[in-house]
Amino acid sequence: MKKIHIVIFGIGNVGSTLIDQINKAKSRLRREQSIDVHIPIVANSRLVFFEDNSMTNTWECDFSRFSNPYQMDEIIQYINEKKYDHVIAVDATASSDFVQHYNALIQNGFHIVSANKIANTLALDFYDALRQNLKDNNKKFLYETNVGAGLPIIETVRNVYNSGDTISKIRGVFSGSLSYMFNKFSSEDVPFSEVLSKAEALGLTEPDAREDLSGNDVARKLLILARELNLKVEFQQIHIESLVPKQLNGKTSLNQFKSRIKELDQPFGERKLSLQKDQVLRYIGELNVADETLEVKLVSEEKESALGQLKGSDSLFEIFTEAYGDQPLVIQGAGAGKEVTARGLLSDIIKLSNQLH
Ligand SMILES: NC(=O)C1=CN([C@@H]2O[C@H](COP(=O)(O)OP(=O)(O)OC[C@H]3O[C@@H](n4cnc5c(N)ncnc54)[C@H](O)[C@@H]3O)[C@@H](O)[C@H]2O)C=CC1
Ligand SMILES: N[C@@H](CC=O)C(=O)O
Repeated sequence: MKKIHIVIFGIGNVGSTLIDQINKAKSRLRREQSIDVHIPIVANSRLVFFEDNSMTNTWECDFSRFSNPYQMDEIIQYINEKKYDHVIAVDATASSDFVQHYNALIQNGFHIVSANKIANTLALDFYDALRQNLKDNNKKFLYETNVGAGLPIIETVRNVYNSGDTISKIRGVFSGSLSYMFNKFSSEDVPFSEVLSKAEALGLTEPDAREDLSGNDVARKLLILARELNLKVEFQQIHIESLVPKQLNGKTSLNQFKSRIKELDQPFGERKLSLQKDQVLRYIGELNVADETLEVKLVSEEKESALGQLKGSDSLFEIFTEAYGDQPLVIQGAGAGKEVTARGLLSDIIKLSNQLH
């Protein structure tokens, strides 16, 4: 039996769903894969709970009663003292501060599984140094959920690339939340602010939905795929059409933005009015490999086209390669949501566990 200790950072939509999924999968994993998964530590942005304090309540109850403020050093020290064989830090935050701890975690024996896209989209210096650190310490970093949530996008792109096929273009609807919003907004008579609130309530958006609306989240996914193809590109090179009106941009606090989302209704209403009868709005990403251009924009699509027909929070990725010719390899399915994303993290945890000896 291989014992895997998992430290979970971030217990919002995705992190808390992951804990529930692990708890449900535990006995099957022991029985079928000889993997014994254990969660000794759970943390959010301010508080940590160590299992030694457990009163065997539900984890939520233990966390709310026995958690304390923490510094990362305490967590690292706790893990070091336990001398566990295999430890995985799961990053289910959207924090740019948290990724600054990755290198220390790796040097202290942690593998990393992450839903957070930040570490893979900082400057190339950071990106390359992280990979060197992983190599030097013989540690793994899995992040399939960075693109397409639970969909197997990164692995597929990597497999195609490693097989020697030439990828010329990747194009599609990369954002599950924006897919949901534009599907609903294009087909129903509802103000945009209402569909945005619904997407937030469903846990489809980033913690700050402006990360989706500004195009940053889609741009990050494009950049992650570009770097998988060994392109040395930086975030600043991406052409992004932001959908956040100037008066609601990053200089406004998140709470101010939330109280003013009705200001989105007019610009989006006008954009909808400009559509022809058989068109819908779609927010797309496009990576052209040969000329290394990355573009994120809102387009009008024919309802009957592949992108126009998308439903719910579906994402769609078209991967154009030499071998596939004019008909791209297509991957479609829910591109956001806590259940599918947590499943993707669990799948990475199991994949990683199977590689450990
Ligand atoms: N919701 C979705 O459909 C998908 C989400 N993701 C990614 O998953 C991550 C989490 O998303 P959600 O669960 O929806 O967000 P959320 O806002 O519901 O939860 C975020 C959690 O992170 C914690 N946190 C923030 N800073 C922290 C820090 N420095 N240390 C420890 N914990 C910290 C917060 O306290 C909170 O518990 C994000 O990076 C998002 O991009 C990826 C694919 C799909
Ligand atoms: N906010 C993101 C969540 C997954 O990365 C999206 O909408 O796609």
